[in-house]
Amino acid sequence: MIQTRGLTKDFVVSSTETVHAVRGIDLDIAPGELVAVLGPNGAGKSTTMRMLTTLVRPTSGTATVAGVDVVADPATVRRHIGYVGQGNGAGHQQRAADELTMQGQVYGLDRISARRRTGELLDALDLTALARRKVSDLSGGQRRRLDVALGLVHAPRLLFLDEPTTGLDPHNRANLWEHIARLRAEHDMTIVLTTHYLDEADTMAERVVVVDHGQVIADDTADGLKRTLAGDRVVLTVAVPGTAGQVASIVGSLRGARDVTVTGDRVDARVADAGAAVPELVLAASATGTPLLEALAVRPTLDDVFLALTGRRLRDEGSRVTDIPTEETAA
Ligand SMILES: Nc1ncnc2c1ncn2[C@@H]1O[C@H](COP(=O)(O)OP(=O)(O)OP(=O)(O)O)[C@@H](O)[C@H]1O
Repeated sequence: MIQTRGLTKDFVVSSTETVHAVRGIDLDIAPGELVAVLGPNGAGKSTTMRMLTTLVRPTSGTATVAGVDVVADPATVRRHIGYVGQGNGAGHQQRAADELTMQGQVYGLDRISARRRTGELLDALDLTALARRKVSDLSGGQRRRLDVALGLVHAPRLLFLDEPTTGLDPHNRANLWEHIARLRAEHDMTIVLTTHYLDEADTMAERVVVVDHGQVIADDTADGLKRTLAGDRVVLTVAVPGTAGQVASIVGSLRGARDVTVTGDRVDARVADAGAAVPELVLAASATGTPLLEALAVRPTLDDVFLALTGRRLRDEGSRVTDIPTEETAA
């Protein structure tokens, strides 16, 4: 559905400054996939999406979308895709239904078909009761749903969503996701989205493409990324002060354990399977007279994956990134 080779975009800002926003991205996305593009501010996510949606012309490299070259035939590409950008596309004084009908006509539907499509989309995105409302009177979540509806007017096979849920509260985020998931299941759409929300990429996307400094630095399922790049950890607190060194040796003898560190009464280590390691360590520590006060199995997050890849935390990069609680299980 999407194929890029060496896709590159340089923005010449001044005679002395060129921003290398996207540096040679190779990407293959199959029909029906739901792919999240994740990365810090300025990584090149939006620029990549804007090239794929024909809004920005690549400096070099190639991209085909739905089998069509984005540079050679942008008009045909646009007929196949829906694009929901970061900003709010809808006109403020228009009524929600009129905005959708107008958009349908822009895409070549006659008035009757455009009205029918408007009805379907209002229904699909739970906006029917708000059809006569002015766009400026809609709440943030309702406007974002209208944005998605606008992107779907011409029944595209491929939908691009640039930060669809940014700025929405958790309830509205969940609600928008429900709608997107249903639309996708019903119409077998391919969806590519950018997001700052690590938990969203983790739970919603089947595939996560991590972008940093204009390049793809990892591309796998969320679980695959965690397994290969971050891995489980155990965090143990000793019950008897001064016994952390002994506990560290017990942890060190566990098969697959590495990066064992001691900080005060705490021992932290990477292990193959934290869920299995915790009870084993609790028993071993107590059998050797160095019982544990607490033993935590810590599953990695996508933030840990990003840290492993770049040495930087993704969640520190911008205020829009949510604080993701680590999945921890106390023993
Ligand atoms: N029109 C432009 N002119 C000059 N520089 C640009 C332009 N558009 C983007 N850039 C620069 O290109 C780089 C990549 O920007 P881009 O918007 O693609 O990043 P992003 O990953 O989408 O970031 P964010 O998560 O903040 O939206 C940034 O350094 C940005 O400042």
